[in-house]
Amino acid sequence: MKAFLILEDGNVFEGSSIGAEREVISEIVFNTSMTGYLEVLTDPSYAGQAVVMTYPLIGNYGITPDMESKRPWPDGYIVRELSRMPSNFRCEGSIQDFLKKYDIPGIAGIDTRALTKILREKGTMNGMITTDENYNIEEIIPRLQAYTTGNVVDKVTCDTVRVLEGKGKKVALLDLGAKNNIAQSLNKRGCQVTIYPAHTPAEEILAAKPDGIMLSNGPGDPKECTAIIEEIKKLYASDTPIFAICLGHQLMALANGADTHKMKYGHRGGNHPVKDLKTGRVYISSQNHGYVVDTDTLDEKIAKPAFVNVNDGTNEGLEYVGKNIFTVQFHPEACPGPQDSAYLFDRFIEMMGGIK
Ligand SMILES: NC(=O)CC[C@H](N)C(=O)O
Repeated sequence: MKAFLILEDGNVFEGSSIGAEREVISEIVFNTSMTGYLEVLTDPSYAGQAVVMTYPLIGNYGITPDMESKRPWPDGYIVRELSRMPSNFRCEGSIQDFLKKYDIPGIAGIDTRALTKILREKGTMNGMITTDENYNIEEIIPRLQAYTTGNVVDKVTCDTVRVLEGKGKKVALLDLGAKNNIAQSLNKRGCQVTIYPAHTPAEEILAAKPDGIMLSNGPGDPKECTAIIEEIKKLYASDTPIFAICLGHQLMALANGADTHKMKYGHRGGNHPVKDLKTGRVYISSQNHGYVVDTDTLDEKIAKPAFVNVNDGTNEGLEYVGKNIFTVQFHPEACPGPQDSAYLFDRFIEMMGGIK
């Protein structure tokens, strides 16, 4: 069946329908990772977005246990070519059936390189995926222009507290849409990880006397998380060691009076160079974000830039002055992606007082 991707600027791509056959409006973003399509699909940070994969062949090994959460989250999925015969000893099914099962529409067979060029030149924009051949572009464009993502953290966070047992340091992980590998990276290092729903009051987390607190990645505009930012202010004030990734990093900055803004087309891929400002060393990182902290709006007495993006000079991490708090915009848990910055989990454990 034919499908169409209609962009806010009037560009239309024709391809074939994959997944659910319903219409969807979403923010269209591109990811340049060459591997790990399943980890991308199941990363909760993509809730509220439709993802274009720039790598042209997707789904070759089908659905395997490499899931970053319990389900796929994007509103839509856009690929050049989807494998019709996935093959792998761990393969449990096809992307096609996976998208259908979770009612996610998609489109295959379009020129994803041309689409990505448009998004890079004009910036991230909204789009519609539809199978309706009689679409009315005049009627659709105002709807695309009016569309906003809204609060998506509530959609992806867990409902109940969950514990991963471990004999080492006790870490409280605030699940803003956490990828599994964050808890796993801590648990692998011996930590006992207690995962809390996003709206857990700070008092409840602190009452359990964790050795450290971890704020996870998550979807949407960080400024939508007003109530969570209020709780993070209390976590900051508690003097408990804190490590935060991506959305968590943005929320900690907002809690300390900084501002964030939306980037033109974001950073989504497995090869973004970030520079450690202390050592000058560059690490290749996995990234998935559309917003960034404005370091100019952050008081130097509160936090100092610790990492910077080598490509565009945007902030990639902060070190909080006089506190055991550091936060990064990229993904040290890197799933998919390079493992260069996994050492940051060891640094967090050191900050909590070493491994018991
Ligand atoms: N992966 C994330 O945590 C992304 C954070 C935020 N939603 C952004 O797009 O910037």
